[in-house]
Amino acid sequence: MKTTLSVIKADIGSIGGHIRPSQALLDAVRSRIHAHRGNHLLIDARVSATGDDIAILMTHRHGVGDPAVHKLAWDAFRGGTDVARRQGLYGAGQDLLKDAFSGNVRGMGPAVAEMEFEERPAEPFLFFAADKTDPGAFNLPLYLAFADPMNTPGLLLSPELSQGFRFVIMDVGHTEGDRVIELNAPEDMYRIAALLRDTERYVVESVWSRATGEQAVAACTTRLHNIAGKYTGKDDPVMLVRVQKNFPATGEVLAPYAIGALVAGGMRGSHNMPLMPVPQESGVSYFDGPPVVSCAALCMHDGRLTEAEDAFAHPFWDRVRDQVAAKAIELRRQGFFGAAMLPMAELEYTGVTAMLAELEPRFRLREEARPQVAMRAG
Ligand SMILES: O=C(COP(=O)(O)O)[C@@H](O)[C@H](O)[C@H](O)COP(=O)(O)O
Repeated sequence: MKTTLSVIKADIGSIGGHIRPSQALLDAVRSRIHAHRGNHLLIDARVSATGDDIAILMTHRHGVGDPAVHKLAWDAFRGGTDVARRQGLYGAGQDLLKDAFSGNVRGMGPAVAEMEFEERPAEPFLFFAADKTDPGAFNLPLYLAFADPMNTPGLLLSPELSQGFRFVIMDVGHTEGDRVIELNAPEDMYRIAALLRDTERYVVESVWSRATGEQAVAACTTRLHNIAGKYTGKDDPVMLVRVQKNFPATGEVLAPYAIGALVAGGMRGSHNMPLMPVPQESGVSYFDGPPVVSCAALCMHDGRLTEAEDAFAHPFWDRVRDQVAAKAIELRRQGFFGAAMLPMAELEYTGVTAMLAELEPRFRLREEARPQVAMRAG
């Protein structure tokens, strides 16, 4: 019998700005979801926060995109939004972009990652949640974990892993809508790299073992401004990664987060900032960031979840956090100049564009301008 792992995440209100949800809000969502654990809909569930986002992790038998499971999460977020409004939280209901539920939360604001599979006798997996960044933040860690033996020795040492992985990559910037391409590592490594280097255009949707055909990764690809048509908060992605045996080991999947790679996000969703691995339930702070990622490591059996190990709470990551903080401060020293701020097309607020539009008529061609300068000089 197959089990489905679903994670649905939304930002529905925060204390003190876009920092973290209140305890009352988290409790409200949690109690609504926990009431369904073990009933006909859910086998198990776990509710957590990262930055100002609340994520609902659920196990069930209803497959990917199930309307009843999605509605349960939607209703929990709607109920939570009432609490957020009563408490005067900032951005109450921010990610709930549609009024009426229409069968699936995809395209309605919340981020989703789901996969359905036959459980292995032991089923270890990782649940990642990131805040103040977008789905491209997972491009480099996934490339390193599933395609690069410099990061993942298993690609050399394990006969199953050395058969490689299939990447399903989504083009989220195409004018006619989202489209996907499938590429195989290692043969297509340069092609995979050529796409994934462009983190705002191409993002990993899923990764599959070529040895067994099993799905290893399900990642969220939602771009909120593609839905709302304007900035309504960064896309703050979630991701599920199955680990060990025919998949990379937990440590191989976690290792790339020690880089503190620069990702799109931070203040007003419009900067390049290093990604900081943090314990779950961490808020954000410096410059509305830095962008953060948490990871809960769990096992499950017949859909029932163990307690979670908070992977980035280990003391090792304190050192990484210090380095990421130093990198963030260093980058912020150049303010809005050059690589510190995102390119024009990726800016999440329209102020600069409006300013440039207003200046446009005041530009004169150099040839036209020259005589006036000359006249003033004479
Ligand atoms: O990126 C941000 C919020 O992202 P989020 O909603 O948490 O995904 C923040 O930096 C805000 O853009 C910033 O605090 C300004 O917020 P507003 O005053 O425009 O709401």
